[in-house]
Amino acid sequence: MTAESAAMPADHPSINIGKVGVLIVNLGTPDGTDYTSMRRYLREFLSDRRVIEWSRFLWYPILYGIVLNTRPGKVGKAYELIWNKDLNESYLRTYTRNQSDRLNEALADLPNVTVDWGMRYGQPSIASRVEALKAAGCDRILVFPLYPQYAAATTATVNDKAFETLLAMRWQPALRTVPPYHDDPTYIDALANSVTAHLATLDWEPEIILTSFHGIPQSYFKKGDPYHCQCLKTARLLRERLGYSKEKLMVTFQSRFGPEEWLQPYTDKTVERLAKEGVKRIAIMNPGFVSDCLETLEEIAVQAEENFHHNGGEKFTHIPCLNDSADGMRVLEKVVRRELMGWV
Ligand SMILES: C=CC1=C(C)c2cc3[nH]c(cc4nc(cc5[nH]c(cc1n2)c(C)c5CCC(=O)O)C(CCC(=O)O)=C4C)c(C)c3C=C
Ligand SMILES: [Fe+2]
Ligand SMILES: [Fe+2]
Repeated sequence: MTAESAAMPADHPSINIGKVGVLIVNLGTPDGTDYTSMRRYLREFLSDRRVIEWSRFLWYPILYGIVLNTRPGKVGKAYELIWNKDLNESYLRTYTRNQSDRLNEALADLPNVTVDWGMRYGQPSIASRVEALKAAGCDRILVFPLYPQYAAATTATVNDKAFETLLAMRWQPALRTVPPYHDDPTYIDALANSVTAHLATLDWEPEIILTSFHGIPQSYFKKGDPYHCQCLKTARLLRERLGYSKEKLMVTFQSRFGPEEWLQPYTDKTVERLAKEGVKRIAIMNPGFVSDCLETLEEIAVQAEENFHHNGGEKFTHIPCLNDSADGMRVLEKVVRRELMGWV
């Protein structure tokens, strides 16, 4: 009970204030690999105007007529390959929850601060977590979209959803959002350490390392999305930090969706080209993904490896994302402490 509530008349609405919430948010994940769970997840995801910017008039017939009939089965099978069977959930969910728990421990010196986690699509929803933090007495909430590089399709849609939740509240918490941290030295150091540590476990040296970022359509870039520039800057800083040449550490973009042209060079085409040109040993890392997920564990660690071997490559390795590693947690903690300044 707060000092204010102690002095309140009995019929006064209860007041619970004075805490600060940190809500880390990742993209989302289906509840299961079955058709119904996959369809529900993809329907929410692909109905988001920040993700598919086409007119609804054109997009909905395609979404409901084709995509939601064919894709749930196909993508469900891919999820099955990378499902965390111990916990019956995707690794993206496992890592995000672990990150939240570990961040809570790391911020134990700030007793007024509570860390929670949510997903933009699927569960736990952003709305449910913002409401829970508010109910727990958080009158200030820091929303942290877990994307080092800003894209409207990822960062902005998380922020939109958080602010949308406030629309229904009489007494709104103050909301802050975390800016991109694509050039933060702690992040670059963590990436560099992950490369060095991973390569030290191998008895071979890659000729080339690809930094593979999730793509976006070219048209989004032309409309002013800073994502492409931020990816290139992350890669440049990492290259400088490792002392590699442009030929040794390349940038590519993966996970194309739909018929439009996306950011290039494409990861799959590059892997194929390198193998055909006689490159025998490559490593791929995904600096834009805070946690391993379908796009890293299946598209890269399974499909890209197959593609490389099929075209004549010999040695392939996937460098894991920072996940809930000590270095990865140091990055999240550093960003959160900086953005909480003035509130704690
Ligand atoms: C036009 C469609 C898409 C855009 C734009 C897009 C941008 C984008 N996505 C991520 C991160 C992730 N995407 C993930 C899966 C995924 N992405 C799309 C489509 C677009 N993404 C789809 C349809 C899917 C689902 C899988 C599939 O059907 O192929 C994931 C993985 C989620 C998981 O549960 O593992 C992540 C993470 C970024 C960073 C980004 C733009 C910068
Ligand atoms: Fe995506
Ligand atoms: Fe640029």
